[in-house]
Amino acid sequence: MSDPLARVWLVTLIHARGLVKRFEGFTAVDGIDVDVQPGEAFGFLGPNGAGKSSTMRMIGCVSPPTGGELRILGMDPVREGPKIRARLGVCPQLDNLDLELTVRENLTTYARFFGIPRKVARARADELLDFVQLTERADSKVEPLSGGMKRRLTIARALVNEPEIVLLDEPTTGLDPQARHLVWERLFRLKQQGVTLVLTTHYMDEAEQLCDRLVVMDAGKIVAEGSPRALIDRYSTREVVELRFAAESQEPFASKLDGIGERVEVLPDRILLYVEHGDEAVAEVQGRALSPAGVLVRRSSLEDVFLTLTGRTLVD
Ligand SMILES: Nc1ncnc2c1ncn2[C@@H]1O[C@H](COP(=O)(O)OP(=O)(O)OP(=O)(O)O)[C@@H](O)[C@H]1O
Repeated sequence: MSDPLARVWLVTLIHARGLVKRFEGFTAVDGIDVDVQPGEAFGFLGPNGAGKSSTMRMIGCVSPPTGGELRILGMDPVREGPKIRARLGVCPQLDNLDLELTVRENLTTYARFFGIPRKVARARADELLDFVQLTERADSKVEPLSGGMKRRLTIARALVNEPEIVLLDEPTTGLDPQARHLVWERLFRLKQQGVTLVLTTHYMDEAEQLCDRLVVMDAGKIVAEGSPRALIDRYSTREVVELRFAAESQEPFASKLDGIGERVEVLPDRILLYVEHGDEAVAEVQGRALSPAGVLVRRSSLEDVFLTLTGRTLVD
């Protein structure tokens, strides 16, 4: 190969340096660096408007970068978009299934775009329907399916071309807890099969469940990067005590908690105490004759990481 860096890019499936996306003067993605390795489940975690979808659309070769460098599977998404797309699976934020077609036809028709022969497409569709547990609905139309079923069908469709990388934009937004768990379980299986997953989410539990490594995004920038565990260890304490006081404002109680734990965070409806040992902290609170209406001791999560880094919660 003539390009000396091509070998590095072939190992690194997605390589971005100083990647920028601007819309008429507004910078949605503001110079981010990302490397995704084969077999990883990699996440972009951030609130609405952080720039996650804009980044995904650049990786999916449907939106050209405004600046910086981007290589997907060692190729340039602007010049080699079709070649890259043939090796990607894309599950967009909103299901865009064909309502005119049956569940199975949604897969077989999509397979034709990739030039997959009819017989192979049919066999693959049946395999994928089995994988996403929709075999019984194969001949039904799409419209009566539940939200979770539609999402699973969209995931199956993204797998029709046996992609090396699957891009999932907010894979479980809008689903109920049971449907979310089923999607997570299927994605976990894909990961076990060695498929590289790249997903966006504003759910910290989704990021913790699925991602080996993630970047935390806020206002177009990456504010932290690492495994969920490493991020929590670095930016938060072992435990968090949540206190709810029966009052219009939590603020007056915060000063009475001075010195307990490493940090106090006041939210509109509760106070968070960042501590190593929750039970000891609760005893200290009680020792100060404070009687909160609600007390919860829990482990730190990525939500706490986000709060520490930005002063805001992930989901308002
Ligand atoms: N085509 C566009 N034209 C103008 N502004 C845009 C366009 N697409 C996105 N934006 C803006 O860019 C910012 C980032 O949007 P983006 O959709 O990437 O965020 P996100 O993190 O994916 O959030 P969400 O979860 O809401 O999709 C937002 O302020 C959005 O309004």
